[in-house]
Amino acid sequence: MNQTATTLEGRPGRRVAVVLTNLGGPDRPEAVKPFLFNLFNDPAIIGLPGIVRTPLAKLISSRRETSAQANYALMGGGSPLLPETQKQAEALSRALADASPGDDSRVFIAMRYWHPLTEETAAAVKAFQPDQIVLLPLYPQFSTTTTASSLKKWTECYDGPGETHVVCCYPDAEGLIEAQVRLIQQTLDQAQGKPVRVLFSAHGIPEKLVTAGDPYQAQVEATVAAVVERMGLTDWAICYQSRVGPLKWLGPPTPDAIEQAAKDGVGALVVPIAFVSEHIETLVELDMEYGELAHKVGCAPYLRAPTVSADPVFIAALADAVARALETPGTAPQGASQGRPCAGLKACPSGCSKGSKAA
Ligand SMILES: C=CC1=C(C)c2cc3[nH]c(cc4nc(cc5[nH]c(cc1n2)c(C)c5CCC(=O)O)C(CCC(=O)O)=C4C)c(C)c3C=C
Ligand SMILES: [Fe+2]
Ligand SMILES: [Fe+2]
Repeated sequence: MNQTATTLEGRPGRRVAVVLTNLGGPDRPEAVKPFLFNLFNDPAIIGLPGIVRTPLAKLISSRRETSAQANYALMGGGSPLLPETQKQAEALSRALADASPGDDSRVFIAMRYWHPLTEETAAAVKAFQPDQIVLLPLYPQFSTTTTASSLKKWTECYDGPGETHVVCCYPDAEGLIEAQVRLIQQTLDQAQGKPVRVLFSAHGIPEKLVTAGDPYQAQVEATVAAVVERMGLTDWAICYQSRVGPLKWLGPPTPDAIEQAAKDGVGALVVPIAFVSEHIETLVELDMEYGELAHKVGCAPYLRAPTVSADPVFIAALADAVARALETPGTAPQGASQGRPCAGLKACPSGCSKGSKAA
């Protein structure tokens, strides 16, 4: 163990690597196609054997390149996901230093489909020589398509030292809910008393994954239930955005929910309930595409709550998840594949680990 200082509690300080996992996004127009290829070549996204999946991923990434580039051009040519994640990493780093000044904690970012890619981050973490590693997904709700995919990639890439702890998910973490409630309330105030339906919009996934045990939908519902209860909301609905491909996805689709609100004579306040930072799915899809749709169908006012981003209360919840994860036994170095995906959770919703085979 590479001991650092002694903590206030008198235990030896630890070298802690906290690895924030996220999806990643292209940083420039030329990066769009390879980013899309990496995404569609992931067996967690397209569950076909490599011999079929890889040529398919090449085809889909070529076909989607131009339209995706046009969407990224609306945000200046690239995704803001990395700068947003860096802000969260810096805020978390400060929160961890405040909470455990005797530890040498460092926050790393491992992206799944674009730089800094997991393999690059695994090398940086190995160079840090941690004695504790906490894998912390920036996805409050667990899905095989996101968290499990990132954890599997980490396990394949990391061959350094450190006892590994995994935070699988935090769908009803106190700080997440508190920050969401405050941001929704502030946005609601902009409606100036006009009737609005709160539409909780989550990124969709294919329905067959849920049938196979992916706990994502149940966890999205758990987050929404906690917010609804806290706010005492009466007019609200859950919907799913960003459908890709021919399979049946979770529904109803967010555009249908916006049209329904218009038919019912109410406006909409869209809450990106499964995203914790701003990126193409919030800034382009929710604000621009669905904003235009709302205008066309007469859904007014059309409002969108900001994501929790680096909100101090949310960051405190992440710091708390790290502390809890460190309190529970981890797995031996290079043994993340044996890790219990629910370690570090205050309350693991039932069924949470069902879909975590890869974690
Ligand atoms: C809760 C988070 C996410 C889930 C679940 C998820 C599943 C999922 N995504 C695709 C396909 C695409 N996703 C894209 C962008 C994207 N997806 C997420 C999050 C989740 N994805 C984020 C944060 C982003 C934004 C990254 C950015 O660059 O800003 C894209 C690329 C953009 C586009 O063309 O829409 C694709 C494609 C699938 C197929 C899937 C589940 C099977
Ligand atoms: Fe996605
Ligand atoms: Fe869990």
